[in-house]
Amino acid sequence: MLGEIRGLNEECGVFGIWGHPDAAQLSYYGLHALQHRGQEGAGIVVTDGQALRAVKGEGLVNDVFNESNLGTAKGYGAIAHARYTTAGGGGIENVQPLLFRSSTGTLAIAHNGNLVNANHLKQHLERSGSIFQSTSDTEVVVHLIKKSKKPGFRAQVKESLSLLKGAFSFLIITKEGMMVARDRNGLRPLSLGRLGDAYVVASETCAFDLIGAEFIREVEPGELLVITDGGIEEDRFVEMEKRAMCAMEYVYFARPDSNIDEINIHAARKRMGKQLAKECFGIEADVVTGVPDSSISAAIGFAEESGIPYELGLIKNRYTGRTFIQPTQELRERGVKMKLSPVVQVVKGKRVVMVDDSIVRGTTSRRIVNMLKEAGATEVHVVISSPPMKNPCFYGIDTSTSEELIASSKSVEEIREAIGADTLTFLSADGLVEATARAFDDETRGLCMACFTGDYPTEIFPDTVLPHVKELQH
Ligand SMILES: O=P(O)(O)OC[C@H]1O[C@H](OP(=O)(O)OP(=O)(O)O)[C@H](O)[C@@H]1O
Ligand SMILES: NC(=O)CC[C@H](N)C(=O)O
Ligand code: SF4
Ligand SMILES: [Mg+2]
Repeated sequence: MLGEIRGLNEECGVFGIWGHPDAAQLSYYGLHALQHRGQEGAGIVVTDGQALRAVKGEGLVNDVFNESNLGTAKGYGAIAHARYTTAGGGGIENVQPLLFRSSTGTLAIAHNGNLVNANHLKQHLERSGSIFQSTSDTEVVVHLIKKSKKPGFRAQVKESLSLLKGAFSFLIITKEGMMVARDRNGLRPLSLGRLGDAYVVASETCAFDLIGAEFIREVEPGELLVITDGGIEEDRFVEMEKRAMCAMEYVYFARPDSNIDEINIHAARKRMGKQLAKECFGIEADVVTGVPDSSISAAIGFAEESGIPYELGLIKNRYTGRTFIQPTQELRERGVKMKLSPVVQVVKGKRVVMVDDSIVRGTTSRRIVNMLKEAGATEVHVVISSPPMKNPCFYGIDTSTSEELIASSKSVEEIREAIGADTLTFLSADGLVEATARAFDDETRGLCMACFTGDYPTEIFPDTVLPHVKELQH
């Protein structure tokens, strides 16, 4: 398996546009803005009203698209995807959008999230004759649509979506239009916008900013939007259930310039840092530093609240990118060194507060503490802008198995010892909820906090196996 040296892997980005003559080119820009959500594969499916054409491949957006393949992708409707695998492994057959041709019509689908009952549905579908082209969980939806006995395409899609459990932000495109759907808990982000007369949808609003589109609203949990040349129709396939927006989008995944439910990610992270400073009792230090890029916002907030000056104590090598090597623990450790370096003049002889957004296996924190101490820091106080991550995620994020999550078996004091920090403080769960400005008592604003609390917002099927665990089993 090819892999990246990363502690926490992201979870796909989707982009769609209907009603613009440069649909494929704008999708390409949209995917650039969403590149941080998935680096394993990228694709665009475009339609001119006559046919659907796909351009896709493994790797980064810039590796997959070029003047020649984008130049031939003409049309006024397109859906696009940047992938990080959560189900079914890598390989070109799983790169999205997935395109299906049949005598009754051609469609393509793009998915952010992970279906927890995909294996269950797949067994059922295979028993009744379905043959799957990919090993992706996403393909299940298309077979459900094809098998539906409901009259009309929209009714078939609605019935199929209502059978799914787990996380999904889906885009479906046909020659006639684009459908947009979000799971009943709204686990993954999805926004609707406008660019002139065209409608656009994207996992994150930063994609709208890049193409100059205007944000209209979030796609609601349980909602199905049908966008055609005639305009937009608002429908739903289920009622919204308890809202459970992924808390880790605010902590780590989303880009700081994106807004989710009109809450800016940078501002939320800053509040996490401020809250963390309030929860840290009696730390005396000379400088605060963040781990670029993801914890900079939280570190700024921490510095502001504590009055300890913010400094550039660590710099990131921007060119490390993907490393095509086995993601063994040993290589992950070396990877942290390739990615980050201490600024000796800043940390030498100083008591340093090091702010990071999360601890998964503990590799990053341990390496950075060591690096800062080698660079002459006299004390290193590690503060983390999320609670201890004790449980795996089944909704589209590779947060490892429970055994690999350091906080699942170790206490805070044991983790502190393992990473070699002088003190270690995690943000409290209540502090995180407060910082995101999403009140739990409001049913429409709740968060998923399952990786911290173990309280999963959906049923978890016994055969929901994390992808990398499956690969290890083979
Ligand atoms: O405890 P660990 O297993 O090391 O994982 C935790 C780290 O993983 C993430 O960073 P990552 O290195 O994935 O990428 P980033 O550069 O986007 O922060 C996160 O920001 C933490 O720094
Ligand atoms: N990370 C994601 O959202 C991935 C989407 C889909 N489950 C896949 O495996 O490709
Ligand atoms: S379990 Fe954690 S990472 Fe997964 S959706 Fe919930 S909050 Fe997000
Ligand atoms: Mg990091």
